[in-house]
Amino acid sequence: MADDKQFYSKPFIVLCWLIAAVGGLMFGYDIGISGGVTAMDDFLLKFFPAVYAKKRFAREDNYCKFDDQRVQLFTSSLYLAALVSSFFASKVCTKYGRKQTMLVASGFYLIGVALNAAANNLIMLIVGRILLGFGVGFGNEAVPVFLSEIAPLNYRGAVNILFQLFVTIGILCANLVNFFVSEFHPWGWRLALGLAGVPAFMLFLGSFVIPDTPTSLIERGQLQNGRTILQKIRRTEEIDNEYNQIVHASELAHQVKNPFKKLAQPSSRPPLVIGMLMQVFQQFTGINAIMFYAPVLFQTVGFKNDASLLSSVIIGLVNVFSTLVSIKTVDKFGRRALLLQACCQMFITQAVIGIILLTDLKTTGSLGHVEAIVVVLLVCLFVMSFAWSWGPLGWLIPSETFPLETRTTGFAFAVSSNMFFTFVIAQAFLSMMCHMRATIFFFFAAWILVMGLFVVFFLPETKNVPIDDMNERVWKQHWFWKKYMDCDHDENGHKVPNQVHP
Ligand SMILES: OC[C@H]1O[C@](O)(CO)[C@@H](O)[C@@H]1O
Repeated sequence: MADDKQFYSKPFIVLCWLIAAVGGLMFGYDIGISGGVTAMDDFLLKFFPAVYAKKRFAREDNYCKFDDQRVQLFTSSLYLAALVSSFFASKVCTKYGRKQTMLVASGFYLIGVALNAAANNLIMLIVGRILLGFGVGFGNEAVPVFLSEIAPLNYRGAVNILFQLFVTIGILCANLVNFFVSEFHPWGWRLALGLAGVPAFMLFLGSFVIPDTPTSLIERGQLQNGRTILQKIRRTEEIDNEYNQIVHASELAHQVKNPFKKLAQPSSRPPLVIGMLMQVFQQFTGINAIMFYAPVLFQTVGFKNDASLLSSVIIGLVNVFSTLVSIKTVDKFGRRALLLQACCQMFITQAVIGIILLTDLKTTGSLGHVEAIVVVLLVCLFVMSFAWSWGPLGWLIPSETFPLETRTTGFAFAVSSNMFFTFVIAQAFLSMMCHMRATIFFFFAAWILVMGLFVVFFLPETKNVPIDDMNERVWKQHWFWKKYMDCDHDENGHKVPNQVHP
């Protein structure tokens, strides 16, 4: 029996998961903070005086109060930056490892936060936000892959979902901060933006403490080191099976010189299409219309400033606790069951919110007390179902379906799809609400129907399937995806086995 001291202790292993998941906290905080900050008068007065004036005097049109492209640019510039940087991040992640990629992310975060908190003009504000976006691009690429690779096989799903759990905690912290600092005039918004420095610094320090994943070490030729870390994190010397699997996967990965080419081959289509669509659909649930603009949304339907911030804190709490449900259930009920149940709940809630706003706001111009409470309750029910389904599984499924040779590059496509559509919704939502009015909720409901059908017909169950067996056990058995397997070709059009693409 080996000396126990040579292994990492259990608390240290859990600490490593949590340190990595702080990347999610940063992302969530950035998501949650912008809606509250753009609802603060001091902030609007300093950077967007015209919008401030519109907000004060244009009471007659509830839907269009905050429709201003520049305010939306503040929120959405981060996502464009993240979109572009995730491809650079995938290269860094393969070449220098997951740990170094997280360190780079924390560096971007720290500089971005400093610029934002000290901003004296719009340029500083937007440049800071773009740097935060680079941080998100690097962090969101490295963290889910790190968690999936470092987690023991039997609770990989739960460990991976720590990322999304921390996203939701970040959003909640941001909502709480917004609620309290809105009283501090005129610099409350600086505090709100500056407090993002806390998780950024935690990630920075943590990046020195955690080991890299055995997969990444082995892939980068550090076989002995990879083996030792594997023994330490599994707390046993009997790791030969897993070690050999990783070495085999890494040999296959080395045969692939150009992961983009490999991704263009038919056999990569199932994970690529599914990985990207999971993220696209996640955004088309309308979740970020709620998350970014919850305070604005509640003001729009007639809540006072404090009440609307408080309602978003409640939504934040629902989001966190419902994500815990998915950690408990994802490996028991499976991915499909969670996604389909949520589609039903989300469809009904979006549609009913649309009906209430359509009928009530049209006749009275603002919501009655009871209707307003019902809307908040419906929003909570909507967020609840999102949080145990499309939220975490949007990250989990892409992280478990790509083979090692295309993992970081394929995952970058998934991350950037998320960022692109987060950007689109952030940029377009206020204008859409202004033009489509309450019908926007029917727009999202229609998408939810489409994604439900997609799950029924095209999403195979991946619960309890080892990553390296996806091709055999999932794709080759699926009525639709099987036709893409075993028909890869080289540059001369000759058929090649689907693993090898020099
Ligand atoms: O919890 C909600 C949040 O989760 C995400 O979907 C990321 O998975 C964000 O886009 C959203 O704001």
